[in-house]
Amino acid sequence: MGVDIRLVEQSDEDLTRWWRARSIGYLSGTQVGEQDLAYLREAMDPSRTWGAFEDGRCVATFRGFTQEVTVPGGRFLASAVVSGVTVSPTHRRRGLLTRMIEPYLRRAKESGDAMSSLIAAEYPIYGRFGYGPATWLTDFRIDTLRAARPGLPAEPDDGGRVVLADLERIGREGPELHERVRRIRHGMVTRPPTWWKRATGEYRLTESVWQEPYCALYLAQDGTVDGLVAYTGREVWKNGVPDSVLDVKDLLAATPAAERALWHYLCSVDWVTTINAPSRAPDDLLPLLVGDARAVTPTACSDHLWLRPLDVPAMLTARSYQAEGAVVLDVQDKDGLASGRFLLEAGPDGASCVPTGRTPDLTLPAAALGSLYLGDESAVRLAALGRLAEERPGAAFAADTLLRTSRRPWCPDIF
Ligand SMILES: CC(=O)SCCNC(=O)CCNC(=O)[C@H](O)C(C)(C)COP(=O)(O)OP(=O)(O)OC[C@H]1O[C@@H](n2cnc3c(N)ncnc32)[C@H](O)[C@@H]1OP(=O)(O)O
Repeated sequence: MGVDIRLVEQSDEDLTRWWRARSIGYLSGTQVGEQDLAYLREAMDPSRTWGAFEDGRCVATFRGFTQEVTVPGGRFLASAVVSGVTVSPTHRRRGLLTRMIEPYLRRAKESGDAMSSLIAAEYPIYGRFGYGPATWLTDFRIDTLRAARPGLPAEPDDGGRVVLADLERIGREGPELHERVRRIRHGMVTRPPTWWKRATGEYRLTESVWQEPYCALYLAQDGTVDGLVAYTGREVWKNGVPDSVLDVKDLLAATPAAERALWHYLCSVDWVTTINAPSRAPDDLLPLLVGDARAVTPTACSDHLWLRPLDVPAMLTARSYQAEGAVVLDVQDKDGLASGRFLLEAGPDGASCVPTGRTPDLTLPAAALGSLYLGDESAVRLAALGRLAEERPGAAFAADTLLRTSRRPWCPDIF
């Protein structure tokens, strides 16, 4: 009997088989609890969640849904997410991922999604399907004793204040703050209600150990919630001296004042000598917000959000441009979803992008356009790597002038 790929049903039996297969693929156990099923029912889009079944057993999983990605300029663009992809070790490298992702991308294009987004478990998996890395993350470690030299303000000196908040308040105020923050930072994605329910402990899945975080809010002088931090602590003593560690789970700030105040707050917590701050933007303000920038060490840097173009004109007209210019892009896509030659004419007042018969300036695969789209990657760099071709000398430099952004995109979330 062959492997049957079909939509997952809402029954306990089907969901349990699907979740167990996913847990086997992610090496996160085999137990499926009530909370897992309740979460899955709320989080999944039944019209986009697939399983591969053989002899009544689920051997591969694939979860699609739509999210909004903030593009340069602050608009939200609908994107078809690829998530929860697993193939059982007994069925790997027989084309099951390919059989699930290719029709999904065709359907996403037909239903009007401009692009597809995912977080790649391993770098080599998704390039062949037209995805390119579009945002990066940096993990920082703060040596708080050094960071505090020559002294950080104990309290915000701008009229604002930092207050502790319980998870109930975070669940109430967090989503609205996140909506404000994602408008001003391209690369961020929608946080659905299930994201907040997991962050506040309402859903506790069997795959992860729940530790209730401490939370604080930054209130501006007029009482507006402009910032949020969630962190856990580990009490450590060495030779009678406190040497404790904080692990930052989430830090959102709608203003630079909130950002500064929350980092200063964390650096001033008594007993703490080390703060781990993962999943920050590579150009995070953090190192320059403390007394000694070398107290903040980048400990890891990795690709994060990957994008796959589906509708090039929709993507390129949705975002903003800091400079005026025009470029002809010849996009090559072996799957035919994004291919075409397009004239992009753009400037601070808007952009048009239309099919053209003109000679191209750049010839590039869809994956390279995915990497360039949010302004993080450089066309000059991709040309040097042989990942795009300059058909006119200087065309890559000109494209960078148009496409790159003054701040780097940032997507802190895992979805
Ligand atoms: C967005 C997300 O959900 S990311 C999570 C991805 N999941 C995981 O990493 C969990 C563990 N891994 C797995 O479950 C599987 O190995 C998967 C899902 C990564 C791949 O599934 P498979 O069904 O084996 O992939 P499939 O057979 O369709 O492979 C297609 C091609 O990609 C290649 N490929 C697949 N996985 C990998 C990998 N991890 N590294 C390098 N190449 C890979 C295959 O070799 C094949 O290449 P070919 O066409 O040149 O022969």
